[in-house]
Amino acid sequence: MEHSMTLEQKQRAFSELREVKETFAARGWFPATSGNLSVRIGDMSEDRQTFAFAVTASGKDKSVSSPEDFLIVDQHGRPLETTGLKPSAETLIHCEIYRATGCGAIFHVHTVFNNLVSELYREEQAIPVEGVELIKAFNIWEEDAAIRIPILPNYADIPRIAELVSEAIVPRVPGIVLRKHGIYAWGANVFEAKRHLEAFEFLFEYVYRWKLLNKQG
Ligand SMILES: CSC[C@@H](O)[C@@H](O)C(=O)COP(=O)(O)O
Ligand SMILES: [Zn+2]
Repeated sequence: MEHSMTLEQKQRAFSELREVKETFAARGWFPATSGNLSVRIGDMSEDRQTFAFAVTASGKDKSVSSPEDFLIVDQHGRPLETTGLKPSAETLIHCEIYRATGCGAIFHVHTVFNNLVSELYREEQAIPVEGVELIKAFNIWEEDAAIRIPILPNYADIPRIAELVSEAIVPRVPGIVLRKHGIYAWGANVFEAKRHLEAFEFLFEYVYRWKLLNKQG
């Protein structure tokens, strides 16, 4: 399968990412240049081994907009066009999530709440959430649904994290947390990935505050 894409597809991907980037930046979800975003361009090959996606350039101040914010990479995270830009240092994690899930967009943010809960539940290696309405944002409709959001170790060597991703993913839970680092949330498209990320962040704050309330009692 060739990596063919039209200018229109590329521009649409960049403009979708730009909009999400501005929205999340306004919430303070990219402190100190942290975070990265990607959206897939076109279809994947049937075996999911060939695909392309637009991703944020590494190390940029993500609260500022510039013509050099995004670039296109292939399924190995290699730039598909000649550019001086470097793809996100965590691009390999995006590659693995696309391969494992076939999703269309992936958003990664560092927040105090996702860091806190990743540490609170480090031993369980998953964050348990039960019966909270926002679980429905993941298209899980049963009453009192219980989910466990996987926590992976935050190795400095990104390929070491990437190789754990496919095993860790729980099919109905569209996110994984890296310990004391941040969350990766994904969805079929930008709209769904954003809904999922917002739900995770709500749930993390809930879990943290509930734990604290119980301790004080
Ligand atoms: C500067 S702290 C954050 C980084 O180490 C990393 O975790 C991150 O999310 C952003 O890296 P980036 O290469 O800009 O995509
Ligand atoms: Zn990160």
